[in-house]
Amino acid sequence: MATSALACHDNIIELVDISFAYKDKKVISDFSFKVKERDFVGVIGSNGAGKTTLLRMMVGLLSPTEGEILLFGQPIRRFRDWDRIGYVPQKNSFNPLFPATVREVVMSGLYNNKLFRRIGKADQSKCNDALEVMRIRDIADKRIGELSGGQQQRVFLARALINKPDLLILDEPTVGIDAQTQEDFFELIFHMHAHHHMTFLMVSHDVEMIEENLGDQPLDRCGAIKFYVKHSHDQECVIPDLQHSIN
Ligand SMILES: Nc1ncnc2c1ncn2[C@@H]1O[C@H](COP(=O)(O)OP(=O)(O)OP(=O)(O)O)[C@@H](O)[C@H]1O
Repeated sequence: MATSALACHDNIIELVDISFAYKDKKVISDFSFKVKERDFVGVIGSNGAGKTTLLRMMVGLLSPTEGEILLFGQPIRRFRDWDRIGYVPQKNSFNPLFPATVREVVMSGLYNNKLFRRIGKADQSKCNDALEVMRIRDIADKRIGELSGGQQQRVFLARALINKPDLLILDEPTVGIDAQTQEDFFELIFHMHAHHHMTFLMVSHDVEMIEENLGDQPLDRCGAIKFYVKHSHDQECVIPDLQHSIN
């Protein structure tokens, strides 16, 4: 588990002089930023500031009009190791007729990009762990399409967490989720950041929560978007499961 200080300063995301425009509408102008291993980056900004656009570029769904993006040191167009990155977009919703159950959707996080994978006992246990953390174990056998928006969002978060990706990118992850589950979720991810070598980038409108956890001064700005960053070196906790942090 020991990670050298040097290794934990490896760049996970590098934005190099990037700009982005939707047709004539320029949204991001000549912006450079680095996310290092074991950073927690909180992204705050008013509606329409360009936060989602930035995230979509970071996961390869949009290409910058100018500049370059590197993931884990590789130019994004050559990057193939998508299992290392979890991304929960802002608004997910399933077609009500989609036939998979909650458990199946969460489990599918384990075989991203793989057509077939044998499901073993360890996988079941990881799944139960993720379901428990997001408080959806009692609805594990329901069809995803028949759940409320808030319940579906918890399923997406459980799906992203099951794999314990090196980098988790979250776009307003707790919209529509009740206060208790929100609190547990933030406690969980800040714990994972402090003790489990994970790197986070999270868009939120909850300035108070961001400042309380990441400090009250942004490290950088891109137009109206502010970036709050906290780095973690703590290596004490080696318990591998997800649940212990909220108990
Ligand atoms: N597909 C699109 N085509 C044209 N303009 C777009 C498109 N998507 C977003 N925009 C515009 O780009 C700007 C940035 O949008 P973006 O969704 O990135 O903002 P945001 O900071 O995530 O906002 P919010 O807090 O409301 O989610 C907005 O003015 C938006 O209207």
